[in-house]
Amino acid sequence: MDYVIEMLNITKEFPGIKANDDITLQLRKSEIHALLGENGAGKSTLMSVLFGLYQPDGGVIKMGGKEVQIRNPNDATALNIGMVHQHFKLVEIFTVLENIILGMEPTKLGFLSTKEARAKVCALSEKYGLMIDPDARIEDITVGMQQRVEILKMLYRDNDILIFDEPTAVLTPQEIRELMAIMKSFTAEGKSILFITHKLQEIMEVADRCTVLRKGKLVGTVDVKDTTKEELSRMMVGRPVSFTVEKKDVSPGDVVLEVEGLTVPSKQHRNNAVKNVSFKVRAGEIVCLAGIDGNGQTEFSQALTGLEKPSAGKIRLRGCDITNATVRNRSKIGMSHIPEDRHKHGLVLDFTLAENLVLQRYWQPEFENLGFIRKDAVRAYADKLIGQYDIRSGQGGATVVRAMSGGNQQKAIVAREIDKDPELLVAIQPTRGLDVGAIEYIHKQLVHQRDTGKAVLLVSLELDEVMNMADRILVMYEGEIVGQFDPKKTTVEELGLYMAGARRMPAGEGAQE
Ligand SMILES: Nc1ncnc2c1ncn2[C@@H]1O[C@H](COP(=O)(O)OP(=O)(O)OP(=O)(O)O)[C@@H](O)[C@H]1O
Repeated sequence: MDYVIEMLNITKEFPGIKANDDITLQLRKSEIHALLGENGAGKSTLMSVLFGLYQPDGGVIKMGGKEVQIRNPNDATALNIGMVHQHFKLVEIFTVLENIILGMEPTKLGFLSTKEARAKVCALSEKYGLMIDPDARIEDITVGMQQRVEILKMLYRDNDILIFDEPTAVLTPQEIRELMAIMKSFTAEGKSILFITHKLQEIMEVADRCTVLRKGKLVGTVDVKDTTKEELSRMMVGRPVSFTVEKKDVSPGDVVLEVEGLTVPSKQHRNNAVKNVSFKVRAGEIVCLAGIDGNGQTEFSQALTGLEKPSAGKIRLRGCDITNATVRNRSKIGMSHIPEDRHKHGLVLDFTLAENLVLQRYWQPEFENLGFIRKDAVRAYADKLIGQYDIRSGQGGATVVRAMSGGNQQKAIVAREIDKDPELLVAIQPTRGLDVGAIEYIHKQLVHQRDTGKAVLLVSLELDEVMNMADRILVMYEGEIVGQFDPKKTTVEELGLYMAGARRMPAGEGAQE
């Protein structure tokens, strides 16, 4: 069998952890090869070795049967290997075109000459239906579009081995469908794809083969047509995983969160991003805010959690007006927040894991003595959460969070916010980037919160998650609540109509408890 690239017996160690331990992965021409594994299993590390970001401690890489050295991403580019990273590498204040040509700017007589580059970018965009505007600034375009810029960067460099590191984690369902079609059109043209994902459904839909890693080791490579979701998750986690959430009937108690007429201005345009939104969340229920990305959920969540100022309306937590309260005061009164952007709002990346786990409580007597932090208490507390939530990293609580895998960073935030024992848990996309085993655990934790009388507001783009978790669903469209549903009495199709704005509840009929 001819392979376009072979990674043979690759080993890569970081302090305290063998991230890749004797892994062999062979990529066939024109295949989509999925790479699956728990959070921290070593997928990103392996792909970073292939792209020249890390040097392996052992093993070889072969192309067309011959050993090659990939010392840096330039070597990778010269071998026509391209990568779309989990966290994009774009310059926000540059335009799309400037980002694409960055590092290989075409010049004539020493002057930048973008005419041909522009023509090539536009032709590629057109050919693959990417629909990008070369003159738009990165900071002004959606995450989905930013990803397309990353894809165009690879195409512009004529890459034919394409690495996608969790490309669908940040996309809407519609964008995911489009990306799958784009990936298929690439392989139809002879390109080969390595595709990291946690979503087994995506693997079943587009991948030809799948390699599974567990704790840095190779479990095996299977033909997707001969396997099932259940088998893949068992290979990955080492035990069967349940995809449905068991919950008792809901019995809501007192109102915990009350939002009244909340209006939040938009940063992008002159309209308000959130318009006169009112609803309540009671103790013992999970309310899901569903909607297509970009319909005001982000702005709403930021106003609710104190990251943005609303221009009108009130927010009450257990009857206490917190509309203008600081983030710390909201936390003290009983709000926990799992934020949408884990790097910007969830973690201090250069602090250790233990420090991040006490970010909301280091001033409490348990962790503080005469103005000094009680490091032993912080360590003991961190060890407890690390064990309980299975947060994996090289050096336990002493690991700098920046060096942790994306999924384990997410687990750290979830652990911190849930363990605070809040009255209200605001969870924005809490399972983004998590493996199926971790998702199962987090879902159980959210249900447990609800069963112990906490109010949970879950903002999610994943309809399966919404249908599984919610006791009540609110649909947000263009900054308004346009529908309220009992998940047992609705369907994904009906929700879709409201999410797309094709239907809405009569004006004046706000979301009720
Ligand atoms: N630069 C680094 N320094 C130290 N440790 C690292 C570094 N990069 C990764 N690691 C460790 O190596 C292990 C594998 O991480 P990696 O990011 O490859 O996992 P992953 O399978 O991609 O996980 P996820 O699904 O969560 O993204 C993790 O335990 C991580 O903490």
